[in-house]
Amino acid sequence: MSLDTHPTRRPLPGRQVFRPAAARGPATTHPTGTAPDALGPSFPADLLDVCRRAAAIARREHRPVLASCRTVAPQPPPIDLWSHGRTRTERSLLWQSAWGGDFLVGLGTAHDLTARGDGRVAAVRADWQRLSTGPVLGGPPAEGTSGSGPVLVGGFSFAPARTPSPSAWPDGLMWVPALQIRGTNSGAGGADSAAEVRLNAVLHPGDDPVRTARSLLRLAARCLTAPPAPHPSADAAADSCAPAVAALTEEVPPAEDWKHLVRRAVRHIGAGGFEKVVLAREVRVTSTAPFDLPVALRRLERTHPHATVFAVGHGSRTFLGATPEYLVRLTGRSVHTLGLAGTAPRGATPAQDAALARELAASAKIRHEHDVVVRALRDALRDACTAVTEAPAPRVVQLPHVQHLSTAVEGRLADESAGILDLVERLHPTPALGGHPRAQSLDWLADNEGIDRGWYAAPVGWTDLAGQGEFAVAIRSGVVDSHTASLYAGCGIVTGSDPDDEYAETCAKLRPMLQALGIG
Ligand SMILES: C=C(O[C@H]1C=CC=C(C(=O)O)[C@@H]1O)C(=O)O
Repeated sequence: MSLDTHPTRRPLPGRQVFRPAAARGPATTHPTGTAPDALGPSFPADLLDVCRRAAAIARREHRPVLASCRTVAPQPPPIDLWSHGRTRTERSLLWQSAWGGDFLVGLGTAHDLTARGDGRVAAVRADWQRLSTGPVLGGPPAEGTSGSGPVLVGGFSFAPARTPSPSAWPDGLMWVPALQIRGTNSGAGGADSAAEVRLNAVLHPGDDPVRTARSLLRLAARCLTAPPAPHPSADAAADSCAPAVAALTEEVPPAEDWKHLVRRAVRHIGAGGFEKVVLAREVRVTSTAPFDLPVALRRLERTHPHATVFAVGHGSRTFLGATPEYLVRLTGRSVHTLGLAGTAPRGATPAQDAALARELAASAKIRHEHDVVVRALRDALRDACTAVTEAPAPRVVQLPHVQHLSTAVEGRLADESAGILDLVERLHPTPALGGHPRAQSLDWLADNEGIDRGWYAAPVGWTDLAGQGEFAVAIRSGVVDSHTASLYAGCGIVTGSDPDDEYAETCAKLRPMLQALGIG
């Protein structure tokens, strides 16, 4: 057994006052609109040129054309950037990747790709293939390839809605952010770090490129000009894990009912219905004050430095979390997936902690729960990849409240024309979130679980023009809407699962989000 943590994200910079413009001067009026100076003097003209070229192609070829203009500018920490921008746009994404410290902030939308039903990933993939063909790019060229052009961001629901409702999270929603900022959390301390800034648009036949460029510059001015200095208590609030709000919580289903469901799942396994199912529950929280999302995200970032911290703002609601699990990452042709399943609590002392880790690695029941996932990943990759390999034995990964068994499974994508969305379609949901066999366990969940998972336990991430990207499994997460929040956690049920233990495990998995929201 090896004891390990997740790959290390580079150290995070401290809190800083937002000063987006390199020149630190007031916004300047350009022929095409008002642009923050930080984007550089030639940016408005470059943007207009890109939009004009795209509009000409759209007219000539009678198709929508993706246009993207790039620059590099100093930017504040991603959570500050997202927090400021999200209140000025209908749609936003914050993505702080667990790998290498890269971040992505997407604000506003240039184009939505939506899809419903079982074929939702395939439908979005086909639309992205069409849209990302023949883009018009401008500004100084980027170094490297992964994510260096305009990206498509968003996610999918765990399962297609049985009865579509306007309040449900969409089955599939990915979009090209109108304003896209990518960079690395460099640990540069007080200084803003340079990030790639892109303004993206999709021009249709007949669109006026001047209007498009102007409205993009207005968006950049709204989102990149300095917000009021953060309240001095913001840092202290993020540092403290003390409960900050009074809140009422409701368990869905109630605790005893959920434990009863665990018993039923175990009986169903005994009767040969399936081998494993991952049963989730929801905790609804109503607070006396609106939840402070920037503080919640800073807490998650500090308490979970090795997780992917994400937030998707959609209208008045935000889906956020800090997930230790990724579904798939594609870099060049290298495919990385992760089997994360099997859980033990953390110990109160180092000795107890180590004993729990040893028990976790030695438990036949947990090993079975874990191996089902690794087997499914391996089988799914074998159909799409060459050189499929997996770690010889699971590692124990330690998080603040729980420890997990973790096995990386990797391969080389065989089909040159395939991209990460092909892999998302193949892999989701793994038995770490659904069950095994897939169809039987998902049917049982749809009939019995009794909650709408929305985007919990589902793929959330991004892809670029080359089809590379990252998709996390959105666990340790919840949806916040002003004073209310719905938080989710689940656990794998196999032969021998004990309802009280499983319930306690979900409580531990809910703690990061509860603490982030200041509930305890
Ligand atoms: C379904 C969740 O966790 C999954 C990931 C790691 C370990 C798990 C487990 O041991 O049951 C679950 O498969 C969740 O956190 O809501």
